[in-house]
Amino acid sequence: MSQTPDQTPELSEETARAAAGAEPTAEARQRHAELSEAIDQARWRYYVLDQPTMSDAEFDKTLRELESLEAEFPGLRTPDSPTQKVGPPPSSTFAAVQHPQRLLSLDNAFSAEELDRWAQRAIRELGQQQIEKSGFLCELKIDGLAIDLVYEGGKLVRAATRGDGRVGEDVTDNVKTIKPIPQWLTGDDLPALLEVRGEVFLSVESFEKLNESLVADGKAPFANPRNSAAGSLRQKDPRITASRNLGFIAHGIGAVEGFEADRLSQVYDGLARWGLPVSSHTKLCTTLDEVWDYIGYFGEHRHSVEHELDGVVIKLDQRTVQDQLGSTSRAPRWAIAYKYPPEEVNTKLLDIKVNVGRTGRVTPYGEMEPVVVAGSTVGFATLHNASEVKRKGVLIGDTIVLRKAGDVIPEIVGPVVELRDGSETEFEMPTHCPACGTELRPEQEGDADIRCPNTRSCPAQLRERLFHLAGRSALDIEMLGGQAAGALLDNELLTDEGDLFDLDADKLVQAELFRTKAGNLTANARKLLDNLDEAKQRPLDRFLIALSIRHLGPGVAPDLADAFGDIDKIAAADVEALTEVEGVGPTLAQAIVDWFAVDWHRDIVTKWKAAGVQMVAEERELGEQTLAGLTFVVTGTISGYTRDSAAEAITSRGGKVSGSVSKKTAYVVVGESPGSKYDKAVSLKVPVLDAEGFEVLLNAGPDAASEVARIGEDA
Ligand SMILES: NC(=O)c1ccc[n+]([C@@H]2O[C@H](COP(=O)([O-])OP(=O)(O)OC[C@H]3O[C@@H](n4cnc5c(N)ncnc54)[C@H](O)[C@@H]3O)[C@@H](O)[C@H]2O)c1
Ligand SMILES: [Zn+2]
Repeated sequence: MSQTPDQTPELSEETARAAAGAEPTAEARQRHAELSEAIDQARWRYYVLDQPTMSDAEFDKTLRELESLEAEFPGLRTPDSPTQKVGPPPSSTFAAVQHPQRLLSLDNAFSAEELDRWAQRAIRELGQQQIEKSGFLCELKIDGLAIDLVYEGGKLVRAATRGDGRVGEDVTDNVKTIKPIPQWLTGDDLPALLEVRGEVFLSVESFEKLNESLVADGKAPFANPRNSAAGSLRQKDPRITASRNLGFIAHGIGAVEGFEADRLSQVYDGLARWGLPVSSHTKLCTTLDEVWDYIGYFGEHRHSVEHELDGVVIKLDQRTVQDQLGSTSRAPRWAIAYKYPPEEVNTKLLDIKVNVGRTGRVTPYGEMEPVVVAGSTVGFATLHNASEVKRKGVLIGDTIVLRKAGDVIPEIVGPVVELRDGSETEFEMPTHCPACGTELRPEQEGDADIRCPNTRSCPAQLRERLFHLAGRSALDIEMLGGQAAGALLDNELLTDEGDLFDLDADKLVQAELFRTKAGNLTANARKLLDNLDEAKQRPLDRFLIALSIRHLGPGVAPDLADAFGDIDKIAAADVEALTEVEGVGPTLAQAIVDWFAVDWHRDIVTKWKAAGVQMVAEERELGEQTLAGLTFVVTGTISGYTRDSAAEAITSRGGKVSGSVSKKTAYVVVGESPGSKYDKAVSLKVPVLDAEGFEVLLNAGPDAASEVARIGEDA
């Protein structure tokens, strides 16, 4: 039942060769001492103080270097080397307890080759068949701290941290406050003794809340959810632990009496039966290909899991196989942790600067020493606003923890307070706009954001608006990029975007960017003028987006354009009329009204019109099937249509034409002079359409059916 760790370290071929001779050089000894010292230090800070100063990636790299040094010079691999240890001895804050059975760490695989090497070694030792019969139990590697629970006769009698693997810290009182950990197991087949191993963790959400309140109380925030879980558990006062919303998942057992199971997966079934939380994400795989699928899947869905995870643990499921493979002094040979690329790294916060956005919002952002995180190089991260900077507690010059979770934008998590040397300085939000010098202020009292109120001519805002206006979803002006916008502003060719369509060759040639050496327009400048000409023809919805009206985006612009038809009607509409359009709420409606209430905004529209811009709604492209499911009776003639052309307009849109009116299906199109079918329709209360109604219907697009229903209500 038990796996006894032996003391034989795994020897690679290289190591074996090295073992044959090589005395460690003085240089190697020196490096070994440095690395060992660094690792011991890091482990102390990480496991005992819960305040690491190294990132996990750095730590792993350092440990790797030490391992390969020892592979080259096995004489350096003494029993007290950090490579042979699981962690530091327990701190004096808690009573020391001996674990019934040793707790081990896990070996890591950082690449496909390393994982494959692990599997091949097991296959070599026990044979393909036996490994396949065992299967690979794939689990998520929960990013928390290891805990050892001892149940006697179903009662929780002791809980301890991992410590150095043999002796841990007694945290029973604290663990008793963790809700998901049962103090009593339930069931009629409870083992006399059960040592449960598992992970205590904090969800990302709880972690963020906790850090927020720590900073608010003037305390140092935790670097990541793992450290915050450890810090929350390892409290002198269990009441603090109780307040931290810690989670728990079991992922193994140690000593046990009165329970037998052939497979680890069956052990988990037992634990679950007795009321211990086990992971719902565990999967038994037969082949390495399946293991890879599992790794790939959770690599992508890493952030939809209830806890943080830093990899996948692959375990051989059959317990006899586990016993046969045994363990090294540090880790079992029957399991391996495949690590995902780190999403958290440490870097230096060089400066905090501010950016002035399209709506004048002034946003601080961190400028950092560029680092690779989650596969891309990151040098900047937004800090949102001044109170966010305070909340995170970062100072300029700090070493900070930078996090980039998948596709999510990079985020500064917090400072590594221990690494401060006193030279760090506090960020001060500027009082005046860095772009135009205007005094900054919140738009409304109590807003967290402050803005540059010089909306019209602040070059930073104007530049952002030009960017936005030239974008694909707005006017799609390809040649109006950052450089061109800069040149237009620097040469004062625009007071605001109202002058955009008045740009011509004479104006552009004044800017160096648009001028050849011979003093002619460059090809790009000519293209810009062509772009502008084309842009004049864009439909109203695209212009609505281009105006930078707050809350007005591509989602609602087409509906607004359709409902009003041209820009003047929108400018004249009040909140009530605007909110009648689907998707337009009171906030957007008010923003539209406010926008048109500003003189220079209205001037933009006037100037654009004078330059030949139309700003009318696009003719709807009618889908083939818009009238599908509807039946029509055509009677008389409708102005602009003959019976035949009206029937054709209906059938070409998927509608049916019928000879008789019936209450259920017929929708009637009438001419100027009511006839018998018209009377019948009226008596049956079937919708009746006149020439105008017919047009509306044909142009109703996908909403034809509801349009008819609406007319039907009137009839
Ligand atoms: N930043 C630092 O200064 C620093 C210092 C020390 C350690 N560390 C980090 O801590 C980790 C090393 O610590 P470690 O020795 O605990 O090794 P580990 O975290 O790589 O793996 C072993 C641990 O994984 C945990 N685990 C989570 N899910 C599991 C599952 N499903 N099955 C089995 N075990 C599971 C167990 O608690 C086990 O003890 C590395 O990520 C390292 O970077 C960082
Ligand atoms: Zn400004």
